[in-house]
Amino acid sequence: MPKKAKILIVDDDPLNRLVLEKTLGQDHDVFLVDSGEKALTFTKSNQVDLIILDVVMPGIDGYEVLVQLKENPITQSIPIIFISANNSHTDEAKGLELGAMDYITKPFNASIVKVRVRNQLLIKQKNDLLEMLASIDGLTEIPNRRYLDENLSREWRRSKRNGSCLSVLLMDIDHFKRYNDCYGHRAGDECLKQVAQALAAQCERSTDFIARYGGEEFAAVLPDVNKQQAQAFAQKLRKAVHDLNIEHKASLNAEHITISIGIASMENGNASAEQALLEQADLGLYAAKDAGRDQVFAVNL
Ligand SMILES: Nc1nc2c(ncn2[C@@H]2O[C@H](COP(=O)(O)OP(=O)(O)OP(=O)(O)O)[C@@H](O)[C@H]2O)c(=O)[nH]1
Repeated sequence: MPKKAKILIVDDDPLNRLVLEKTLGQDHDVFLVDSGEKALTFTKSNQVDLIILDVVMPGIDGYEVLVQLKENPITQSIPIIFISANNSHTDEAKGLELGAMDYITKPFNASIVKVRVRNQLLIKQKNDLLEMLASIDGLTEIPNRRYLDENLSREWRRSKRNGSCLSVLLMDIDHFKRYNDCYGHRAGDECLKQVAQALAAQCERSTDFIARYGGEEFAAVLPDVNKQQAQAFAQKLRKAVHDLNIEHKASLNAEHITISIGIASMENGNASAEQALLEQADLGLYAAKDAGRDQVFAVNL
């Protein structure tokens, strides 16, 4: 059964809330709040797919709620439908200009509300799919560089704010040029795919991720992980690639595919920018290559 969409209804009038709940509750999971303040609090800790928002309410009005939701990267892409007794063209234009996806006037017709909600949910589904496709590397099917840049930046800011640890790993397949030269570019592609999948499969926490950094390089972002824990995780990644046991008879350091890994860990906010973490991890990677490859090297920040 497809998952039900989560819809938040924000209206200070209890009767309107009741009618909207009856109208939408059969097909969707409906949540009700009676003020703009409660809507902002609710969306901080709950993921919702669509918001139906009254305009005129005591406290902060619907327009202001919308502005605040659009300012927050976590809530900015939630579609919002205004529902209001203000039925002038000026009000409708203002709501749409602020970024609402639709504007319904009260008194409303239940069937029309249902259809308009369904339309917005379909658009949201398509947008989410496009967003997901734009973040996935076509060859290896793991997150791409774009995803890495966006999410590393967010995690760096979060760790800096909370004073928590953040570790970044950069890894590179050893003597991969020789692999391509020996087995051909198509076999090289297949090898990249297998290595990427094996690396990604080691991420057990939902906050960790591994992305293709470019060519035969990968990056891991590990929030709340210190240097020691990052070293243990890197050894696990190295072993996962060993265990694939992909023959590499042209390698100069082993008879199968291996990876080298550089680690940089931010502890107590001691990295000036997310870029610094990547640069330090890159230095670690060079050191691991220099030390003979198939190694892990952690750099002190
Ligand atoms: N098949 C395939 N090869 C790629 C892809 N992207 C990059 N490469 C190859 O990866 C190789 C990287 O070579 P180098 O940077 O010299 O590194 P290396 O041979 O792995 O040597 P070390 O890193 O020093 O161990 C090049 O031959 C690239 O053509 C890809 O998508 N598919």
